[in-house]
Amino acid sequence: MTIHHDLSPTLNLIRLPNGEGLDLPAYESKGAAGMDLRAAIDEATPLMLLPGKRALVPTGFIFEIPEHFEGQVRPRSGLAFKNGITCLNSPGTVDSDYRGEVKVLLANLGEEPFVIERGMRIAQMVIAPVTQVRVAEITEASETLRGAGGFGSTGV
Ligand SMILES: O=c1ccn([C@H]2C[C@H](O)[C@@H](COP(=O)(O)OP(=O)(O)OP(=O)(O)O)O2)c(=O)[nH]1
Ligand SMILES: [Mg+2]
Repeated sequence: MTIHHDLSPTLNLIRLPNGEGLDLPAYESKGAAGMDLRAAIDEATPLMLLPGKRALVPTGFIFEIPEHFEGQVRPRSGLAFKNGITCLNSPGTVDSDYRGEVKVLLANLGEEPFVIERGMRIAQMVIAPVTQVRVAEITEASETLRGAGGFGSTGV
């Protein structure tokens, strides 16, 4: 499913040779936050991810993330729930100036081996706005009610 809003920024994609024939990353429902990413691995060589192991899985595309945005690579909840498959670095960060192939760092936290086939939807990418701040070093932090309380200081 393709969704366009007049005000949506454009995401330019470059298809790499290993992405030949794959569906473009797409929003799978009208209100989907993320576009699903597919495994651009060799058709003849499915990837067997053993329990406790990780693999960097190519998507077959270079993403030209618009300036002032990032791409967040996130797990699919179905794969996580059913098979224990997650993104080890979740959410993965794709910078707007990155011009390499987007890859998904999958990890198998389940108890069974998981086989990844070419074209399988392995993760999703959310395009989110980013604010870069100016960094200033100061000598005293402003006072607040919370102060230094954290990590459960307000109770359960
Ligand atoms: O799930 C991910 C995470 C990152 N990247 C690519 C795009 C991103 O712009 C680049 C660097 O990612 P990050 O900054 O998280 O990694 P790093 O270890 O800090 O590497 P670098 O020193 O290249 O910034 O790697 C992916 O393709 N998939
Ligand atoms: Mg970095």
